[in-house]
Amino acid sequence: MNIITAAQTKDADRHTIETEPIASVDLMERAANAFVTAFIPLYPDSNTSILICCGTGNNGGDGLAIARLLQAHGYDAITVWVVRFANSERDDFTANFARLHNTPIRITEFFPGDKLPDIDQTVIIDALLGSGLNKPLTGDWLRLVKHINGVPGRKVAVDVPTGLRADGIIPDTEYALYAHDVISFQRPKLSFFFPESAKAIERFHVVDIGLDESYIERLPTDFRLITRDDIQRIYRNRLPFSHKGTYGHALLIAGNTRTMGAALLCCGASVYSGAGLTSACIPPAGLAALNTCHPEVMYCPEEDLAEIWGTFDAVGIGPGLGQREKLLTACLGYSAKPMVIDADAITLLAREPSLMEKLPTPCILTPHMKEFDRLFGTHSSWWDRLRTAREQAEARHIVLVLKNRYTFIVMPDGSVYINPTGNPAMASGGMGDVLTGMLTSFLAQGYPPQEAAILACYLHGTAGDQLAANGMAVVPAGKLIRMIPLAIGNRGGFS
Ligand SMILES: NC(=O)C1=CN([C@@H]2O[C@H](COP(=O)(O)OP(=O)(O)OC[C@H]3O[C@@H](n4cnc5c(N)ncnc54)[C@H](O)[C@@H]3O)[C@@H](O)[C@H]2O)[C@@H](O)CC1
Ligand SMILES: Nc1ncnc2c1ncn2[C@@H]1O[C@H](COP(=O)(O)OP(=O)(O)O)[C@@H](O)[C@H]1O
Ligand SMILES: [K+]
Repeated sequence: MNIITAAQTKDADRHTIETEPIASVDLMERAANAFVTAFIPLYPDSNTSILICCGTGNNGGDGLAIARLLQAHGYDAITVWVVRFANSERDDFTANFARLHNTPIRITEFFPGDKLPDIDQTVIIDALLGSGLNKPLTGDWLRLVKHINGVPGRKVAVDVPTGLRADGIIPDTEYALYAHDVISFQRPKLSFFFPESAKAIERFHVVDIGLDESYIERLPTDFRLITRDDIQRIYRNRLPFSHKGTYGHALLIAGNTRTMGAALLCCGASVYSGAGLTSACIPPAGLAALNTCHPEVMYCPEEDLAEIWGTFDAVGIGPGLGQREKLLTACLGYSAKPMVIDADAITLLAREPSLMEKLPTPCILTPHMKEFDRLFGTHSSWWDRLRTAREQAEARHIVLVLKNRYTFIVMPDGSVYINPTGNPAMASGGMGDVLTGMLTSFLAQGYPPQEAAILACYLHGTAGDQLAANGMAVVPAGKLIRMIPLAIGNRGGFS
């Protein structure tokens, strides 16, 4: 699914108005209806007192239409504030302002410098500014948003929280309204996927307002959101006459005295993700544990690596490896194989940059933020970090899996796939080791690195999401492994 910029959304808006055709005020009505349909299940009590704060642009026009539609749905404790801090108004705002006069809804207007009354409503709908934001909030706008943020009611933003840019860098210095819920039109905005948006968004929902989808999908963009459709398209069913040889041999090089568990987790994840065979190159001290936890996994002694390297279809190296630089150097010297490089192996690359020149093709690097900055230098924002990731992936022809709440998968052509699955119950040690096992397993099964990365990240997250939905407030990595086959069986979706 394409993620588009605010400017492209305007373009899709204009295109839909011209070609459907539909009057822009009717499109606004459709957007407001979609908002209301999503809002009602979130706040079903029609006695809820609601304040709707509207600017005089199209976002404000949406707010006025939402006020009227909610009132028609029986919400009868609605107050509207119209904030006239700008000296112009949009036509669709004007039309909806006129329509509101036929309802019993109370409207109060505010002008620059006006004192702002106390807010005691339970829900505050933010329709002040949307994707039209083009500069930081200052003056009366800033005062108003701070006033709203200071009251205890739940805030629900229309399309985008006021003050948050829809795309591009999100400077720390820019103030925004904090929305418990954002109900966003047609597409999530690119900024929603950046950790910096946490100051403005608790959770977001996306509603279809009927813009021309085929037009949007043709718009040029470097950003795509992975959906379940992608998983269904990419995943290959296991065939009737297939056997273990059909699904490849994964080798995991991992583990050390204090971090043997990392090796066990990635080996287990490889087995449960479907590799025909999984071998572990671990310190011998881990053998008893390996055979107890995952008897399916074979052992490959370090001294045999050079000799049997040719028998593996993919290699994952790094989880719990420790500072074993010689081992990594040796592996990068053997014949090129699809490889996943994670954790301690990334730290070793950072320490010995010449090794970066020896990465095989294809190769997937899976840094979290700290590992990424160790490798490529510190970054002051995620936007900058992502720019570096795109440059590096292109220059080195590698896939960079930049792990986070929304993991960015950066492809060798510089395009970025955003993974929406996963949840905070998964924020515990060993989760990345599981991802490495999954990636290596899919590479061993013959998936190209781009597809392996999409499958592994999405299914890793859905397995965790399903466990969280079953009531697990914390999802340990070992538990998640057992869920992978079901996540695959359901092709990434549980209903
Ligand atoms: N295709 C879509 O997605 C649709 C979008 N609609 C709505 O239209 C909104 C965009 O509307 P507009 O383009 O009118 O813009 P907004 O309503 O977001 O903003 C109004 C105007 O405020 C000014 N402004 C921007 N930043 C400011 C700041 N920091 N301080 C003071 N003034 C500032 C700008 O000149 C801007 O045009 C969307 O967020 C959405 O709510 C809907 O009406 C229907 C269709
Ligand atoms: N809050 C969260 N939401 C979604 N995914 C998460 C969250 N916390 C962690 N994860 C996922 O768990 C993994 C953690 O990886 P990493 O930090 O390398 O863990 P470890 O080093 O302990 O194995 C990543 O794939 C990340 O996307
Ligand atoms: K808004």
